[in-house]
Amino acid sequence: MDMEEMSTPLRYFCKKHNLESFKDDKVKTVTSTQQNRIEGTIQEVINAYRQNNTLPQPTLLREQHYGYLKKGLHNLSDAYESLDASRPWLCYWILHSLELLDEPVSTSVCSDVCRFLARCQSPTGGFAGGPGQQAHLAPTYAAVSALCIIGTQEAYDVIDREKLLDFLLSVKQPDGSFVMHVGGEVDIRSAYCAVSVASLTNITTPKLFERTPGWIVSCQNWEGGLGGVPGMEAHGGYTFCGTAAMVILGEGHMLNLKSLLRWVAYRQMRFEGGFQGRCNKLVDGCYSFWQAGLLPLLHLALFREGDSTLSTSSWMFERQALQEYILLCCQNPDGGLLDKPGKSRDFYHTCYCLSGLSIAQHFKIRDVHHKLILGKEENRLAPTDPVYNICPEKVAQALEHFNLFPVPLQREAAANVS
Ligand SMILES: CC(C)=CCC/C(C)=C/CC/C(C)=C/COP(=O)(O)OP(=O)(O)O
Ligand SMILES: [Zn+2]
Repeated sequence: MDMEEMSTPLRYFCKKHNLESFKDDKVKTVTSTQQNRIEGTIQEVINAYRQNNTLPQPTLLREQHYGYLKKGLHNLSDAYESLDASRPWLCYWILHSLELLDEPVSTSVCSDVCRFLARCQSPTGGFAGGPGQQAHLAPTYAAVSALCIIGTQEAYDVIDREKLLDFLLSVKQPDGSFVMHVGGEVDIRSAYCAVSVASLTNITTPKLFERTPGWIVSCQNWEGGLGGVPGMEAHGGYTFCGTAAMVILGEGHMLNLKSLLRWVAYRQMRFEGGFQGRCNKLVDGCYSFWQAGLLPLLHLALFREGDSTLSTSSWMFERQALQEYILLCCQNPDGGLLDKPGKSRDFYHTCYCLSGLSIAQHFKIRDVHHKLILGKEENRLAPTDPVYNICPEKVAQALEHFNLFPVPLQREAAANVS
């Protein structure tokens, strides 16, 4: 491996494993033998960096990511008629990636996104994956988050908060859990989506989250992490959702925080530096947020509990090793980020690799900011709020805005909630 190859590790992977360029976004089928070899190469590249300190520091390909995201945002506005069921998610993934990169979005594009999301709002409250579809908690979370990132009066005005509360009450279950949509399945993602949007828009009522903390606690299993429903295998995505919801509800202490900490600490891969989603599975860039993002949440929960023994001066994960994995192994040289070498770029992985990189760079505890930027200062991203995964100023602005206008509580009395 020479200096040229080291400066663009992904090109080196392609060459070594005879994979075509990552330029096109075609999904590649990688055999398990090839995958094993790729795993070996990840270790080879990272070890070369760790052992040879004359090599250039890894660089965040800012301009390339910006180009990829900008194209995505414009394609989105050209294709608003599409029936794709994840369009509010695309808005959120792209807008959040851009705010992390500190890239402004024009007023006209912001307005286009607001008008499009307004069309995804259901007449019965909440947002659907596309215009005319059924309201669902996941696109509701994505749409509300995207609108809070935009943060204009036009964006806030899109959200019909009274109807949103009706929708949340309609998916609430007697045991405290939530179904994803009317007639749909229960899982812990729905609890997080509901808690996140209700708290951001200030529509939380005493009954809305009654028994929810107890139900979330029942998803924590013997491993220490949380599963999608009680009794299921612990997984980073679900563990993030449950823990973030508990922190928002002020009930983080109800979880077994020490076993949770132990579980997540062991999910950081010893050689790759990135995280796996669950025991015995492969590293994946998106867990840079779902798993590493748990550490700031644990700090928040422990701090509230007054436990100063665990809440010391470190994030309790290897912040530098995670940055090495993201910058060396997850960047497409033509922009966008990915799961691992051998996979294609996409907006989901771009958003969560960048969010994880931001978490690894910024460590704020009790107003003290410990910054650790691998490589040049230009690699620095904006900090993200670990609970909402939106930049903190936008969270503060939304809370301030919606706190000025409380939604009447009598709507809850009218709804049939047990
Ligand atoms: C807010 C919100 C809706 C959050 C979503 C959270 C999230 C990422 C959940 C993941 C669910 C899951 C079991 C993935 C496993 O996929 P896999 O088997 O392909 O991956 P693995 O091998 O890495 O486990
Ligand atoms: Zn992933």
